[in-house]
Amino acid sequence: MGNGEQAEQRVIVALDVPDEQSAIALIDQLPQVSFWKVGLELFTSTGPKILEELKSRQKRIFLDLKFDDIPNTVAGACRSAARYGVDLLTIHATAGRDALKAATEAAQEGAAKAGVQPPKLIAITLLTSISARQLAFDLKIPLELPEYALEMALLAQECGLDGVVCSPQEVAQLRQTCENDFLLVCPGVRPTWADKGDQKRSLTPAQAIKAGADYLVIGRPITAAIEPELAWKRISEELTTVA
Ligand SMILES: O=C(O)c1cc(=O)[nH]c(=O)n1[C@@H]1O[C@H](COP(=O)(O)O)[C@@H](O)[C@H]1O
Repeated sequence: MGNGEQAEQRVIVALDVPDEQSAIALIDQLPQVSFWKVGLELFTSTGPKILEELKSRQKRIFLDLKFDDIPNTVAGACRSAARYGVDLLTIHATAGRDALKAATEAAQEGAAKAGVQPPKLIAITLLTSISARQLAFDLKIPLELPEYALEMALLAQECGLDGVVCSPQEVAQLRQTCENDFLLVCPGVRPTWADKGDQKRSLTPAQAIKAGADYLVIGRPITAAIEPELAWKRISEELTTVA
């Protein structure tokens, strides 16, 4: 996955909208988008129905439910989610070694039982909305932020996960250290013309791809734009400079 694809196909658009109707309106408004992310807001609202809508349009799906619980519970959640036949699925690295291993096995089992391809299971290293200051003062983590993100990525790799979600600011370091086929998925991506909002560790789409990201996750710069098609076009054009 990732590097062999055209730059535009490496953008996953976050469908962070409240209901099925708004989601379908956006999917149909942006037919060039081949990869969509369904996250907590939309999945809580619609349940798996939205996944069927995306599949009927031959879209790839990142089901981002960020599981974080005890091993037995995350394993059950991954087993259930894998049955939907999605492409990517998330868990927090902070769930810990036992939970990450159990989740990996359960995702394989769930997919095999349903007769679908298993999802690539990827771990959140550190949310892109957390700054170095918050990591130290609020979360009381005594490591430098890049070192913490790397430790979480190495833990995920050791536990057999397919990759991680990381900020574009850490992706170059992770690309150097992790195995070549380890997926690096970067949210917190902001073109120069977009608001940062709650994202703390961003880079532009071109910078993130150059730094080694396999996929970019972009939401509001496209979905909250007055003209989402234009925002998508500008991002695609920016990415042709690094293709
Ligand atoms: O797992 C994610 O996708 C994720 C992890 C993370 O660390 N930061 C992060 O922003 N995300 C998601 O990526 C998307 C970013 O959206 P925008 O900030 O609107 O571009 C949202 O759907 C977030 O849930």
